Amino acid sequence: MARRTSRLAASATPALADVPATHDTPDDTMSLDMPEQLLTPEASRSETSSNNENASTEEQPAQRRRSTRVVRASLRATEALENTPVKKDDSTTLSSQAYVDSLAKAKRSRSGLRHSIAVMQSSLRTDSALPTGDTLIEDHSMAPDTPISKSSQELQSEDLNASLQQRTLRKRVQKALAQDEESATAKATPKSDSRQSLRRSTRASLLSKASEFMERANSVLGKRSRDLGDKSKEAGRRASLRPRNVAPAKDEGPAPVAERAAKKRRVSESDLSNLKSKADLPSEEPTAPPVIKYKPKVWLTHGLYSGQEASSSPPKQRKSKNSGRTSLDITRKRRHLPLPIFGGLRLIKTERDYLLPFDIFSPLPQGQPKPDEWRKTNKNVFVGDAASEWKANKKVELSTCMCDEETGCDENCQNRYMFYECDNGNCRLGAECGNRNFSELKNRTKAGGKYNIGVEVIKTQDRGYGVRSNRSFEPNQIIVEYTGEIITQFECERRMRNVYKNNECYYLMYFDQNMIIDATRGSIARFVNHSCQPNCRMEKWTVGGKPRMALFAGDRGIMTGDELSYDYNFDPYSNKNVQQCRCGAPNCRGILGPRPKDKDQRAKAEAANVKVAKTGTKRKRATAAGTATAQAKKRKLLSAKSIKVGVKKAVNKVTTTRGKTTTKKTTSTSTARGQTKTKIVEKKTVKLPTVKATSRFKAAIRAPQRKTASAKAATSPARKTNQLKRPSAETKKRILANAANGGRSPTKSPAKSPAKGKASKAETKSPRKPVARKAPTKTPIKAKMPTSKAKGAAKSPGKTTKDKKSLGRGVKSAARSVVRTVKGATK
Ligand SMILES: C[S@@+](CC[C@H](N)C(=O)[O-])C[C@H]1O[C@@H](n2cnc3c(N)ncnc32)[C@H](O)[C@@H]1O
Repeated sequence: MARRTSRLAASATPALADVPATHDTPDDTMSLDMPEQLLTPEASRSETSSNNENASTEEQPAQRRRSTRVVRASLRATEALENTPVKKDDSTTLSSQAYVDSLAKAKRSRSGLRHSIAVMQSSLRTDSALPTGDTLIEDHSMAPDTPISKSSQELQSEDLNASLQQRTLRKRVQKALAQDEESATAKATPKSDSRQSLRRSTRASLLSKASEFMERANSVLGKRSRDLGDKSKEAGRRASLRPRNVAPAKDEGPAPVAERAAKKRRVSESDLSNLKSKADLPSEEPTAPPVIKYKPKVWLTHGLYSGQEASSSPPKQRKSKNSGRTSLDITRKRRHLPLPIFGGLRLIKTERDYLLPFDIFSPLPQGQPKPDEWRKTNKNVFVGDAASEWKANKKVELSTCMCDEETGCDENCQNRYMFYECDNGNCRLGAECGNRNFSELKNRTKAGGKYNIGVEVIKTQDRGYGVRSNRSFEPNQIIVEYTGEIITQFECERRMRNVYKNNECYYLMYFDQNMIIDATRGSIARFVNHSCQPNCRMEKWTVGGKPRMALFAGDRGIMTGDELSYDYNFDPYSNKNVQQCRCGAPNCRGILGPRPKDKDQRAKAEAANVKVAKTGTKRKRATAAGTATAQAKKRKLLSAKSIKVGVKKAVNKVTTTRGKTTTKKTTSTSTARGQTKTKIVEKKTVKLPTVKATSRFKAAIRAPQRKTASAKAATSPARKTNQLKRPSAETKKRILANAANGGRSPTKSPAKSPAKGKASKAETKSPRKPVARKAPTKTPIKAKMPTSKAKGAAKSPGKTTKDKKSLGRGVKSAARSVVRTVKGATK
């Protein structure tokens, strides 16, 4: 290897030609004696452990290492030539000579190892003094200190020699070029700047090389890439991050340049696509627009505004016979909430109250306790004799609706007026019909869910449970049906006596045909409380021939969260059962029920409505009166005791007598809309004691039945007139005597009452029996107040035995009392 180095050096450096010939022989000898060391595992191992100087004493690695170090050691000879660069070039030759000399010495020496160590030490001492221009060579020579294999060391030494040779060549070329340039510039410039110009020319050559490389790179990139690359370099951020020194290193060959160009091309292409899209270059392919996927908006289906229709027309009913489809239609219609702005505008237009939707989705607090004892049923169930006693309403058959498509079944609909619901049997309008409330309710509740049902139980502060709305309701819209067990009055009394005797709340309501709805087991409507200023009303409708009760929204509608209430118009019958009202309305009556004066007003209104109903006047005309009567109809039975006591009282009145009296009860039904229907709903037969009365007595009793106001009729004027056609002489005398006294009766003044006045007229006509004449004047008065007097008349033996008429009066008054009690109970 050393030989090769020497040979290479000899061939490469012309300076070697100046070397004396005396060195040739030892060189040849050396070349023959150089041992060839092959790499074996042992050698490798030893080489690895050779770092430890104590570990190995073999010569071969030492020799090989020496061969490396010798070069360095030989450089010591160049110390003297440091200052002259020209001589420095000769150091290579000198070092070769020193190397040869050292080898010869080593050969001559028996202990070559010691010698080589000494050479190494000496070379280490001289390392620091080596010129900077050879630092690279020195670094290479220090490399064997690391644990490497022999082969790598050999390669390194070969590389070292090759690089040395290259450097030498390059230097020579540069020197030649510099000399050419120097000669060229020397002609143009003064000689004093020759050295400086040499340096500049060297730099200039470097710059020229760099520009050469750049040109090559640009030619690879192409024109456009070059331009864009330059632009992107100026503008792009990435370009600014790239190293600004574009000039390649001296040692860079064409391969690294190409690599860099490729890198640059990649960056340029990405930038190019952006620039292309900006410049809309026609030659480029159109890029597909980016697809942005938005998350679909989840609309609220229920909340504060749920239930508010967008149109002001009444909600449409079934569109087809398929109820399933109808319910779907309804849910589909209410799929999205109206936007508050439009809903608000509509609310303002219709002047309805509304809340700002700060909690639009769920304005109601959760977790309301449910009553444990409540057994629910959403249908009316006939219990006991009620089913057999029930008679279907034949009037429904006649309730054919005469409305047309234009008007629909609006307020003028005859069926609506009569509280008959239209159906496909009695109305041809179908979906256009607006008088199918219960059908709408059925479809709505069939859809299910809290918001379709629309009501829920709440616990009030001081009135037990109550009901509130989960949604809004239009004015007059049906809310919930009042259902329960349909029982007879007898069954009602039995329950009141036995089952509900300890109850505080009763859920009884007069229904129809003297039947009662007991909602103890019933719908949620039973929890609706009373209010003196209600927002709902209870109405009875005939649907398919059967009566049904339901709660309807009032004239102002219902908003989400409102507590529902209606006027019980409660008649407690007894002061014991009077309950304090806690509705909190400004016009609160203080008790659950009408005030006494309201009762009188209601009685008058009833009478007025009877006339209105007979003439067929529309409901609206008698709204106020109708409201009162409707309230009267929706009366609740508060206590069984009151009924019981009333019946007992009536029965006690006639304990001493026996007989049968048949009475008729007229009831009037009406609602807030003003319609009133009056009909005889009951023929109540009360067992009364048999009274052995003559036809005269009977006639005396019957007279006030026909017309109580005219006492003269009680005396049966026709007959009496017939009887008194010819007054007796006594009568004549008395009349004359009276006339002589100024027309005054000797016993009683006829001016005390109009009845008496009338009686006095009769007296004048029938002077035969004055007592009898007086009796009819009292009878109607007593009949009007059939209380203690009648009872006393019936019980008092003195009176009854004295006069059979008084007994008859007592029986009559007792019978009336019973009827009133029963009437009250049915109400
Ligand atoms: C049909 S229940 C109504 C539901 C009842 N709050 C409950 O807890 O079951 C009727 C009873 O409720 C009470 N009530 C209803 N409205 C009232 C009011 N405005 N003031 C006081 N109590 C009332 C009375 O005790 C009445 O007898």
